Amino acid sequence: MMGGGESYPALEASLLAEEAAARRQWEKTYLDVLGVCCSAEVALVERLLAPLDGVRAVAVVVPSRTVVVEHDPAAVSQSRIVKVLNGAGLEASVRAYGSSGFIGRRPSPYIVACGALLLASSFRWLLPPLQWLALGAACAGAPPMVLRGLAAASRLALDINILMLIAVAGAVALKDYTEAGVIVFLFTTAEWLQTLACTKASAGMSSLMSMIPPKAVLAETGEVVNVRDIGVGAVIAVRAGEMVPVDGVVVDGQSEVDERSLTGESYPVPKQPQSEVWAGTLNLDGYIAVRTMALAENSTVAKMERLVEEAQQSKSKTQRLIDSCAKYYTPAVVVLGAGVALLPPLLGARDAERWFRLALVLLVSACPCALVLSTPVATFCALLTAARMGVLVKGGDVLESLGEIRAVAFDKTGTITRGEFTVDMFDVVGQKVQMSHLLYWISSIESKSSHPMAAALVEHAQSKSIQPKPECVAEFRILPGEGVYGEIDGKRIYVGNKRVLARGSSCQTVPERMNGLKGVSIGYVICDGDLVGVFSLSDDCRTGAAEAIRELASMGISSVLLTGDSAEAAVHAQERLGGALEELHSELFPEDKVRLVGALKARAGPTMMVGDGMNDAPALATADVGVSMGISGSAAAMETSHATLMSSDILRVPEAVRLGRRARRTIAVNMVSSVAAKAAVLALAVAWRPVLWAAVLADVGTCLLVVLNSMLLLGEGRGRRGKEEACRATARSLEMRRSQLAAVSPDAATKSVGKTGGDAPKGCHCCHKPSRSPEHSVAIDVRVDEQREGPTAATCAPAKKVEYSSSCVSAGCCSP
Ligand SMILES: Nc1ncnc2c1ncn2[C@@H]1O[C@H](COP(=O)(O)OP(=O)(O)OP(=O)(O)O)[C@@H](O)[C@H]1O
Ligand SMILES: [Mg+2]
Ligand SMILES: [Zn+2]
Repeated sequence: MMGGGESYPALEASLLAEEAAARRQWEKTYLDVLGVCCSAEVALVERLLAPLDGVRAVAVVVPSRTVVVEHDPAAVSQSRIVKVLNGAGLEASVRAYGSSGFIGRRPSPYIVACGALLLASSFRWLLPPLQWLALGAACAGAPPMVLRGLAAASRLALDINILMLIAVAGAVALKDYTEAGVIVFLFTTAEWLQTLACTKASAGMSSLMSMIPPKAVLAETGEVVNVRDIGVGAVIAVRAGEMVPVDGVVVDGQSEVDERSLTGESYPVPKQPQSEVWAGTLNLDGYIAVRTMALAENSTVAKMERLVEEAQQSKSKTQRLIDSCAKYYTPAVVVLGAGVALLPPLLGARDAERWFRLALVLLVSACPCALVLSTPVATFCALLTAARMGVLVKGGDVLESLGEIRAVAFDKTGTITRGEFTVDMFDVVGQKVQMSHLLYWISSIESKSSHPMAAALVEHAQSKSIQPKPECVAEFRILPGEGVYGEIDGKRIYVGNKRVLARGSSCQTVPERMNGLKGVSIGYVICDGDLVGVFSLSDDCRTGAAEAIRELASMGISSVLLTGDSAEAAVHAQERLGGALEELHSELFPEDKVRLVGALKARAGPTMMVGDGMNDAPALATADVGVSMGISGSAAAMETSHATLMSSDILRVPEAVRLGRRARRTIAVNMVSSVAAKAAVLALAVAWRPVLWAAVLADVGTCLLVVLNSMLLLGEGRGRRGKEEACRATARSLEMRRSQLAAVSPDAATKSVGKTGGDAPKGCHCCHKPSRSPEHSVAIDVRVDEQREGPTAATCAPAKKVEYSSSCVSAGCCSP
């Protein structure tokens, strides 16, 4: 980056420091830190590492016991960081790149020694001096606890280690050595088991951590360069089996790419020139040259990674409440404990030992470990599951809101429908202009717009061998909810819906033949005040849209449609969905969408908005949960939304809501059971006899249960997908073969990519993959109701004839 090495004696110290900071190469180190248990250690870790020179940021992820340090390896090495942490007894180690943390970890020698001595001491009925071994057991297991306790105490923090040590000391003072040994053993073993349980979570986390290679190969020179130094527009080579290092567009070659890291589904996605590829996805089987579209640090996967990390650190409402109480809580408990131990004997109570034990039980039971863990572990697991199924949720709060959703507002174009328009009709009106001119003007203006309709119009012109020249467009404006305006060759041109007609033209008579058209979006072209062209566009419903809405309905959630498109187009979509939507609102401006979402919130309760376009962004922000569609959706929508569907699969919407509900339930169960366990032990102690080891068991046991219960969330949402994934995989490679076929004979390609028309839904009924060319599909005459099997089988409109792609039938996932 900068020319280092020279010295600048004339420069001021501050400048030097600035330059040093700029020269720094920041790197992220992931550490497994076993000693991180509650939020008490978070502050400890931060206070230990933050003051080190060369450390820029420290993040502690409690549930997976991971510490992420962003540092300059030249100033502070990994081993130094590990040493500092271990100095406080935190048992830190550097996680190897891509390794999955704690797998196969054995118990520490302290635990083994403690357990062995305790076992030996149990033979004291044979040989009474053996009871001293129990004391030995307590001492053998204690060192990590002591180290951590000391580190906490030196920062005036009272943590679980100190509470446990007080209990151990108390038991020793009562000459109950076995009890002391048992406490240490239970505590350390539970900690270890908890760590094992976290294995799964941390494995998931590292699979999420991008595996972007640090180097890339320039296609032209073959030079190997650092990914960070690649600018936008460079062409890099990606061979089979390699990760794509930067977001970009394929300029040469063909391949299949596994986008699992982004979409959560692993099946090969065919790529050819013009296809977009994303960093962190795996190039499976061919060579591709990629022109970069973003700097490495701005690639989608890097943004995603940052989001997931931030989400883990951002605390949810529930957690903030617990944390703010914890500050006053622990000192209060210590005072109370001292009172219970000292006051009754001072007031003349006879059984001083009993009161002392009761105080110890109180102290141990007061440890809020399980309660403190109840929210973050569950949130973490749920966020991880969400990310793995291709839903990027920006934080625990969003997750909690997801579970409360009562109504969903869907945008139409690009959300319910694919947003891949085909031009059905394109006509010149009047004698004023020629078709070729019209196409040239429109495509040039539209190539500046990112609306899905624009892409279709540009493509249409290109198919008529007319190349757009965006550089010839003098003035360009987007008219929200209407269309676009541009000046080209001195002409003032409007393209858009009938609002544009009212705006730009004096004559407002719509050509006769446009009136009878159903289910299409109609567009008008106005040139210098005259209507000169009309066109109609159509778009298909996304597969799974109807099913998603029905699933939401079965969960008691109502769905409405909010669209900027015409009423006819909205009604048509509703028909294709089999009337699943409860309300349709059409011809909306962006601010209308905001208003309607607000109204829905007031009427139905917590509301979700799902959308993809720029015109959806304000509504997404207004909703309780705004969900944006896909990595290829508009950037504005993705920025303002609270969650993003990476794979544009609308079925993820009900899945995400279900996950949110499960997470809320899990948190509630965690909190209730951790409080209940403590209450039970205290009641037992007061009513019968204070049993110290039972209190410890209840404490560490509930911690473990809370973790395990939260882990159940990790399995959520995967089962149903397995079968489908296999099916889609075969369908995908089918698609690939078809596109290869298309490359050989372009004629067949245009035919096979043509739009689906008619009433019968086309495509494999099982995997929703289009199977339009007859040689790839078999048509089977069955009634839809009879073969509908579970909620996965549904298309936009029910029909008699259902197609299966032949590969699916042979793969055995469709059973006609
Ligand atoms: N670039 C464009 N070219 C032609 N027509 C356009 C363009 N942009 C918008 N329009 C017209 O304006 C209408 C409203 O656009 P808007 O972006 O508000 O909604 P939409 O994206 O079509 O629908 P939805 O809100 O369901 O996503 C469109 O239906 C279309 O008729
Ligand atoms: Mg839209
Ligand atoms: Zn605890």
